[in-house]
Amino acid sequence: MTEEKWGQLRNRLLKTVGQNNFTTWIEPLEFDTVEGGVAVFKVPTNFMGNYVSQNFADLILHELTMSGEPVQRLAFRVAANSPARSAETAGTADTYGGDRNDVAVMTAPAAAPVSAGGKDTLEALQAAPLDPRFTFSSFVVGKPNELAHAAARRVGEGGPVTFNPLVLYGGVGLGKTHLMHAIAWELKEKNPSLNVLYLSAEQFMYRFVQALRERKMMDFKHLFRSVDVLMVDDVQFIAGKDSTQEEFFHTFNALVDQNKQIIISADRAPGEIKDLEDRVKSRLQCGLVVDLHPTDYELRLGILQTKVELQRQTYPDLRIADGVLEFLAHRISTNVRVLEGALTRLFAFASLVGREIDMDLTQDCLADVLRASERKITVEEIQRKVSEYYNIRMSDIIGPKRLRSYARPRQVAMYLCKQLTSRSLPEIGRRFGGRDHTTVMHGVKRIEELKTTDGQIAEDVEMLRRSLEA
Ligand SMILES: Nc1ncnc2c1ncn2[C@@H]1O[C@H](COP(=O)(O)OP(=O)(O)OP(=O)(O)O)[C@@H](O)[C@H]1O
Repeated sequence: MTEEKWGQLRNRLLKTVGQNNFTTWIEPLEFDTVEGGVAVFKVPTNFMGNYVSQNFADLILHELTMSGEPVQRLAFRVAANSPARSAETAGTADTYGGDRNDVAVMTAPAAAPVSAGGKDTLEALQAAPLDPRFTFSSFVVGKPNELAHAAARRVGEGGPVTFNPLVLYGGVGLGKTHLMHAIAWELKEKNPSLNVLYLSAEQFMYRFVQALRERKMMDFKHLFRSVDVLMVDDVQFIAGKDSTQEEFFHTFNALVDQNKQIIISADRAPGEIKDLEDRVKSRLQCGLVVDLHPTDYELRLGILQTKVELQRQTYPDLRIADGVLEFLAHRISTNVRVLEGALTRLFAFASLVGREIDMDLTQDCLADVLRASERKITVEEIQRKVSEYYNIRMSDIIGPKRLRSYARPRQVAMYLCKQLTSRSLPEIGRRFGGRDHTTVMHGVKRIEELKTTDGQIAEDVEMLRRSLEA
C-alpha cells in the first residue's frame, strides 16, 4: 500500500472516528508494510498498539479491505527508534524479542462486505440470502439434534414469543445454519409480510462499521430495530470486538423490549465464548439455549439416505451397492458437511466412469477423505481424559470399586465410549475391567437420563467430549 493510499484511508477514518480519537489514536500510526496478508503499523507505545487493536482494528481492517488491500490481519509494532519503546523495553526485556514487537494482532473476516455500488448501501444490504435447500423437510432428525430441532420448529410456528432468544450451538457443520434458515422459511411461508432478517455476525459487524463510516448510525439502528425476527449466525465472531459487541447488545435489548424474536447460533455455549462481554453472555443465556450434539451413526446414515435421494434427481440411473452408505456413516464422523461433500463427489465420479457405486469405487474416490477421518478416539484415551477430569486414577475407572466417586466417572467414560467410538457394548465392557455389556448399557442409559436433569453432568460430558474431539 502506498503512503498516498494510507493518507486517503486516514481521511476516511477521521470522518468515522472523529477529530479527537483521530488525533490521539490514528494519526500517530505509521504504516509500515503489508506482508503475507498482515498490515503492519508502527506505534509509539505498546499501550497504544493494544488500544488501537481493541478499539479500531475492525474499522481499519474494513477500510483496508474496502480499498482492495489483500489484508487479513493487523499487527502493531513499537517503532524501533521510539523513546517510549526504549523505556518500556528496559522494564520488560523478555516481552520484546528482537526488532519485531507485535503487540496486537486481529484476524480479519474471510469476506469483504457486499457493496451496493453507491446506492443507499444500508438499505441494499437488507438480508443475507436464505438457502432454498435448508428447510425443515430436508433436515434429518436424530437423537443428537432432536431438542434443537424441536425448539426450532416451535419458533418456526410463530405466534407469541415464548423463549427469547433461541440460541443454537454446536460444532462445525452440525446444522445450525440449516435450522436457522428453516425457521426463516417457515415463518415467511406463514406470514410473507414478516420482516425476518438473517445475517452472520460478521455481516452485522460490517454493517455497523459501514454505518459508522457513512455516518448512518440512525439508519442502522432503525433498520435493526424495525425487524420482526432477527437471526445472527456464528455470534462468536463478535467476541473481542468491543464496539460491535456494544451495538449488538443495544440492538438485542431493543428487540427483546419490543418482544421481537431473536435467534442466535454459536460454535459453543454462550458462557464458553472467550472475550464475549459478560452482559452479552448473560443476555444470550436468558432464553432457550440448545446444543446440537455431534452426529451418531444412525443420524449420519439417515442423512446419507436423504441426500442420496437428492442426488438421484441429478443421476437417476446410478446404482449404489449395499453397505456403502453404512460404511460412509461409520467412517466419516467429523461433520455433516464432509459427509455431504463425500457423497456428491462419489456420485459425480461414478457417473464419469459409468460404474455402480460399490466399495472399491468408494475407497478409490474418497481415499483422502477416509484417511483424514481416520483419527479414532480410543477407549484408553477416554478413560485417561475422564480420570484426569475427575481427578481420580485410571485404575479406579477400570477397577471394581463401587464408590460413587468412581462409579459416576466410570459411567461417564462408558457413555463417551459408546458415543465417540465404534466399539460394541461387550467390547467396552471388556475394556472396563471385564464388565458385562448390561452394566455398560445401564451406565450409558444413566448418563443419558442425568444429562437432562443434572446440569453439572451435562456440562462435564460436554467438556470432555469437546476436549476429546479437539
Ligand atoms: N440433520 C441434518 N439433516 C440434513 N442435513 C444436515 C443436517 N445437519 C447438517 N446438515 C447439512 O450439513 C451442512 C452443514 O450444515 P450447516 O451449514 O447448517 O452447519 P453449521 O452448524 O451452521 O456449521 P458452521 O459452524 O460451519 O456454520 C449443510 O449442507 C446442511 O444442510
